[in-house]
Amino acid sequence: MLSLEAANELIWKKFRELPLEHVEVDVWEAVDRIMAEDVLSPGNVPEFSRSMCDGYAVLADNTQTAGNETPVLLSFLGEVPPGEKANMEVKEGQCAYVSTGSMIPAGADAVIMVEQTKIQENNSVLLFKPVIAGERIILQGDDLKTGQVIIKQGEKLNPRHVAALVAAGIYRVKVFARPRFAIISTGDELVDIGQEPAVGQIRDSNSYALQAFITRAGGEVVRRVLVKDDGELYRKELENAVKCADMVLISGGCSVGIRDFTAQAINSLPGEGVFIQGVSIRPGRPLIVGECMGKPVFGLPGHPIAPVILFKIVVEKLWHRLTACEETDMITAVVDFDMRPSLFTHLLVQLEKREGFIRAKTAAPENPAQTGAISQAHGYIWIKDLEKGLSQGQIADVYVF
Ligand SMILES: Nc1nc2c(c(=O)[nH]1)N[C@H]1C(S)=C(S)[C@@H](COP(=O)(O)OP(=O)(O)OC[C@H]3O[C@@H](n4cnc5c(N)ncnc54)[C@H](O)[C@@H]3O)O[C@H]1N2
Ligand code: MOO
Repeated sequence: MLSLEAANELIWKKFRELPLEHVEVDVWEAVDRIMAEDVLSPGNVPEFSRSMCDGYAVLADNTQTAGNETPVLLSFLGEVPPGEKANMEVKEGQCAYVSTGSMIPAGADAVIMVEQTKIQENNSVLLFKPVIAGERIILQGDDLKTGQVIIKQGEKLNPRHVAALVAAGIYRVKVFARPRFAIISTGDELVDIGQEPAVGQIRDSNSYALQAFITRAGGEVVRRVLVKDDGELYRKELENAVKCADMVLISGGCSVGIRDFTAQAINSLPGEGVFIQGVSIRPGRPLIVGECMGKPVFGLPGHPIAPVILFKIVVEKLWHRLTACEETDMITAVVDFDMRPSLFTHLLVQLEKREGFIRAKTAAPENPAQTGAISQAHGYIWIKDLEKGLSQGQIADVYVF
């Protein structure tokens, strides 16, 4: 059976040219969006040297002998109010009052804090401490230099980027348009929200879980339907979905039962049809991937942990590769349990900080059908070497949800 890596390579080969749109959005609205361009600072920030404190702009050389017993006397030139151009020049023996953020007047190369000075009546100021050149000055370009990269293509815009972008005068950025998803949930036993399940029925939780993960990944759901196990209905709904979305997710119907129509529906539409059926992972082994009318269609097995894990390791993976996004939320944790070798490749874990270390406890015993376990899990460990299992004390990467 195909490995996960091989399956992802096949998917990549097939869809690497999938057309992507860009949109321009306000910087502060672009949080978590993937950048479609590098953004460089168009100028120096600040554009002029500014004072870091309230005090006097001076020539550092003039202050070298200053001390409590030997204050230096400088003549007071005037004030540079914040927000105004400094139209004076500080010369030998002179000083000018500056507020925090004021422009440094020409000639001055340091600022002394007001607490280390005393104003005299005859328009002069006593200084009680020496300062060195550059002291308490934010130099031109100290914050951002012209051409400096603020954020790169493929990076997710984070609130931490916003101040620098706006300070550099960039208010709108180009990001990848949200990928449009259609979700088809399949199964005679399912009822939608708003309906009480009768005996033998369950609620369609997979659609909503997928919608939430899509939203987190920066995508949008443009169509969501629940279909009964009927081959013709499947086909019709898949056609509608493919027409309105960039990617289609089908939940359920992937196994080999008499009511599993996913592969058949994908193969009934124009396009290459199914090119992956089954991957050597658990949960999610009966994964189906196909191409209909140029669009990727993912058949995600119905047991609730499977669609969640597969969304992260296959669907979001494709979206990240298309946008050159390298971000994965991953942390290192100490494994806090022993797990004998099994068929499980992706194991939900709960994280807990104890004795200074982040520890991972298993959140789902070997049962892929637990929504409660998903809700308790902070992420999952990918067990690449099934022969080894996991042992207590081992260090593992945890992919965080
Ligand atoms: N004879 C075999 N049976 C099964 C195999 C197999 O290889 N041979 N594989 C098992 C594995 S592994 C999985 S995973 C499931 C995949 O099943 P399907 O994709 O066909 O999904 P369903 O049969 O429709 O549902 C499975 C399970 O999940 C529940 N479910 C389905 N949709 C939802 C939903 N939207 N929300 C909540 N729960 C859902 C459904 O009620 C079933 O209990 O097949 C195994 N069987
Ligand atoms: O692969 Mo299934 O997803 O074990 O439960």
